[in-house]
Amino acid sequence: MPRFAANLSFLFADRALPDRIDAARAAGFDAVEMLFPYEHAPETLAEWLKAADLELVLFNMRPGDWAAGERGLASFPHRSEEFRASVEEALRYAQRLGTRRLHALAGLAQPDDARAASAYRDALAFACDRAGPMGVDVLIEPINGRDMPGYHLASFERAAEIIAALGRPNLKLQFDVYHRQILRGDVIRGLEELMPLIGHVQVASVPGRNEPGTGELDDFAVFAALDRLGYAGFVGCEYRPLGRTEDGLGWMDRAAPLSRT
Ligand SMILES: O=C(O)C(=O)[C@@H](O)CO
Ligand SMILES: [Mg+2]
Repeated sequence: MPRFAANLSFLFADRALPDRIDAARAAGFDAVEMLFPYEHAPETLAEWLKAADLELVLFNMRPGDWAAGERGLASFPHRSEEFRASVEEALRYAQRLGTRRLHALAGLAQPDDARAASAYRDALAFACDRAGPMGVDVLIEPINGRDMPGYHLASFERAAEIIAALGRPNLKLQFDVYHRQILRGDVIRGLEELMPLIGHVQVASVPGRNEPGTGELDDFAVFAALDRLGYAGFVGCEYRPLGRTEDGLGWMDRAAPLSRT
């Protein structure tokens, strides 16, 4: 079964970050991911993670003003300096924390806006060229318009086209099963077709975005497909627990009965 990473922006969210880290380890995770690490110095985060023997496998570059509704910078031609600074900052964190995957949020711009599309490609090329020599992948994630109305990258086909067009080996697809099911369905066929492009997978039930196994999809069949396809990366648990996180982790025993100690 795949290796699961607890998303610390979603799971154990009723406590402070150091306690979330400890809770993830106590729950049997070896790896974690988060949306944004920037409230804490990378040295502090590194200490907390080391003490819990956890790997931070993914986080996002700064998205602009998240609280004000911004959802990324990469598709705004007039904010390319800010985007580039966010790449450098994320790489500093990644180097200190040993993180090999960074998600670049596209921002809220119409998918058919040609200037936004061109800025997005330029931004991704810059990020990949900076990250490549450091052994870091840059990820792009199609996000459904119900959760994020107006998001620039809302199509798996378009993500695949961008990855092909840019020709950067470290530009990869973040395949979030939840967004895929809402945007497109056909999840297992999507994994089969897109596997060579996939750098990270995330999971949550549909439509509630809760624990795997609580929605319309057979998430366990999806995990089995990842195994069958030889997926060697992580599956981020990016879901909103229905109750206390610990009380809802029974799905992990069903998914990977031998992996929790
Ligand atoms: O919303 C998601 O899905 C994510 O993976 C986030 O990183 C986007 O902010
Ligand atoms: Mg996601």
